[in-house]
Amino acid sequence: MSDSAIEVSGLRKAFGTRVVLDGIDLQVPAGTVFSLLGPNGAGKTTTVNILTTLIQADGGSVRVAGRDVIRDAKGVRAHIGVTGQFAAVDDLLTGQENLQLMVDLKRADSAVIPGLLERFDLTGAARKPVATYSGGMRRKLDLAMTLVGGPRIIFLDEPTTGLDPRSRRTMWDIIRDLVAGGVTIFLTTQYLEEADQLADRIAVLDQGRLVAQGTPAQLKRQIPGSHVRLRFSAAPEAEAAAGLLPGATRDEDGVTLRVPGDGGTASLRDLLNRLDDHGAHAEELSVHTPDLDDVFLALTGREVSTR
Ligand SMILES: Nc1ncnc2c1ncn2[C@@H]1O[C@H](COP(=O)(O)OP(=O)(O)OP(=O)(O)O)[C@@H](O)[C@H]1O
Repeated sequence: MSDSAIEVSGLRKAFGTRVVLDGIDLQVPAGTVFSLLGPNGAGKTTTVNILTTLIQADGGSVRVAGRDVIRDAKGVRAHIGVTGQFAAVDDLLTGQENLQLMVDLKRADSAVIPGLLERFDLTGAARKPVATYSGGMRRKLDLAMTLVGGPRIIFLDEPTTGLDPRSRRTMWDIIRDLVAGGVTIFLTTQYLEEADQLADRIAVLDQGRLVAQGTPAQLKRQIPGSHVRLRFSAAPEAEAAAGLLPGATRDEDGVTLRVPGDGGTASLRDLLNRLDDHGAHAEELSVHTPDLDDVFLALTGREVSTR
């Protein structure tokens, strides 16, 4: 496999007259987590469906695991795992039987089952019907089933939607473990915190186009709201420093300055040099960046959905 686990260029898809993807380019390096964010209906699931060979694009090229999704759909399928928004487990079967079904389907070795049950903390519930499982247990079983056959690229479409915070954190730990083992994760989520926690890179999809791409930190720096806070020992020092720093405003306490900036190292160095040049010394410095909710709102003009 090349260094890119997923390479997409000029991807287009319309349903009738509705253009859902209008020229998408993205690259996911192997062994990283890529998160696709977007408002409801932005086209996230459509993208996942194309990348996982479930539906065909109208234009553009998509390579997954070094293979073209149209010319070698079978080859792509052999290298990927997919966990959808709705757990694909069979309620009437036990956890163990569900896993066995997947082992048979993928012609894998049943010997992997105990290890998977153990890893997902499902050993105790293995012989109980899935109908008795909690939402978190079902998701874990679903992901365990996805891992049968050892896929190197895993698509997780909103894997923690509807889970309680504890189960969500368990899922995050499992995802981090997978990545530590070299697996590539393509994640769609409606939880910005989830993308912030897990993703190496994030892309924001809106009205068929990617409106931003970058690391979580880069995205946060792109929008207004980033600032540096400087605390001085006394009000006169703060006032003197405010005169040196364009746009600086003083907090009510009189000793803290808020200086707008992009939060990057270059502007920070510039700020510190200015203070140094005038012999001004701050007692404390902190960099504040907006969170991903702010980014999402600024880029798409919409609040994050909370279905
Ligand atoms: N098979 C289809 N036929 C017609 N329209 C479709 C079809 N599948 C999706 N769409 C439309 O394409 C748009 C994108 O849908 P998609 O499910 O990809 O969005 P999404 O970003 O995954 O949204 P959500 O967060 O709600 O799952 C929506 O307007 C949807 O109604």
